[in-house]
Amino acid sequence: MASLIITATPVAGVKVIQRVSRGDERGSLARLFCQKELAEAGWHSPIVQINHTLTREPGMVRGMHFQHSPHAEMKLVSCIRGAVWDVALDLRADSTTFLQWYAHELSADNGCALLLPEGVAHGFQVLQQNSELIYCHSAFYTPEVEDGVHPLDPELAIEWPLPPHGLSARDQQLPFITRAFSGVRC
Ligand SMILES: Cc1cn([C@H]2C[C@H](O)[C@@H](COP(=O)(O)OP(=O)(O)O[C@H]3O[C@H](C)C(=O)[C@H](O)[C@H]3O)O2)c(=O)[nH]c1=O
Repeated sequence: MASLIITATPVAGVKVIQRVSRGDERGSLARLFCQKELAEAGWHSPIVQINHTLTREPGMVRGMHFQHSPHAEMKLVSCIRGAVWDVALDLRADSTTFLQWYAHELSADNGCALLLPEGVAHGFQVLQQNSELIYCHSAFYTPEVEDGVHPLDPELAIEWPLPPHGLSARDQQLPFITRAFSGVRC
């Protein structure tokens, strides 16, 4: 019996992963990751790092981050406390959905996660106080090839449910997409 239900999104390769919660009188059990089940969703490499973020205030935004090849990474982003508006932005030069974004509410209650292929930037906005995310990464954190685009870029027009605030100094300096941007290759 499946422990993860996979649903495609309008952005190529980005999937919503719904955790099946198995409850009893003590509480519940759900699986965060399964290589076998997520192979169907396109997860093709071992997890090499798992990160955890706590973001305190509703409205705070982190992103839009990605890593360049050869350290381009798949991410599985799961919310284990609170709720976030999770955004995937397709930066792949050869993608049919280049520069398109997709957002999904992830929460501890709805048990949803978002799977992002390599070349898709990730960001999120906190919807509830003290929201926590778990990230499974298929590539090691490599600052030399880390990059990003501005989450408030008017050309991308990403919809944020709340007035964005609390961007890090780094995120505030991220570039807007220009006409010269031809995408990333993974
Ligand atoms: C990602 C990462 C960061 N760091 C260090 C670098 C900084 O000193 C500090 C915070 O990093 P950063 O400001 O990049 O963290 P966020 O802004 O939360 O970015 C994260 O959230 C966005 C939305 C993502 O999708 C990325 O996976 C992730 O970068 O942790 C590490 O030491 N290891 C790591 O793996």
